[in-house]
Amino acid sequence: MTADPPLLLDIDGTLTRPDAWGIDPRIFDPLREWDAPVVVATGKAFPYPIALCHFAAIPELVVAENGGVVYTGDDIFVTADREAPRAVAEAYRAAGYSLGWGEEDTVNRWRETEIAVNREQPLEPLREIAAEFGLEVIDTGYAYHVKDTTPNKGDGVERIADHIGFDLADAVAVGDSINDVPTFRVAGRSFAVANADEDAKAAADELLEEIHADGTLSVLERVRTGE
Ligand SMILES: O=C(O)COP(=O)(O)O
Ligand SMILES: [Mg+2]
Repeated sequence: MTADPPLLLDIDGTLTRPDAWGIDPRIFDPLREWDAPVVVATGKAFPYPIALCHFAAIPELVVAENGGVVYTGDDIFVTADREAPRAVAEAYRAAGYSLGWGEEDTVNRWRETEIAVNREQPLEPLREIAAEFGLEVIDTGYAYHVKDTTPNKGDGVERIADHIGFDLADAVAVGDSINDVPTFRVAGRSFAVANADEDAKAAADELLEEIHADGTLSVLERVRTGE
């Protein structure tokens, strides 16, 4: 029997229900009982993973905004500038488009570095405008993210591992999309759920047969018993 490995977990597509939106409640107990650090690394704004950790009753070790915001449990790092993505959002709106989240836009309200755009909005003009500002657009399958090219989830988990003092070579990552590729690169062992996009599938060490949280739960079973 080996010790539990540190976990690097994505949210959307990875901790979610196979048949609907939202977190699969079966993940809460195994995560709370996990005997090693659990890092939540997401493209969502900072309050979302913090709330997830809070209500799961696990320490807040968080990479948010695809690496734009990192919380080691002691210090918060904001690793990219918010001005350029905001300027892209303004220019996109000025060109007659919308971010697609409604008037109050809780998706972007607390974002500190990137801007997220609803995938029902046109991608090409967004890419063009982002490029004019030197930014990239990544498609996670859940949103388009307008971001600085530098930060990524992998750098964020490295910062947390350094601070906590665990070895990423021992860590196990699970994810579903292109924004998880940098996490897969730094993790000792990486798994793509069966619903993963082509980038995540290509980057992962192993491809799971199960989708969403079913995949993650199967990984927890496997790595917990040291298989
Ligand atoms: O915010 C998104 O688009 C996807 O979020 P995730 O990184 O937790 O899957
Ligand atoms: Mg995801």
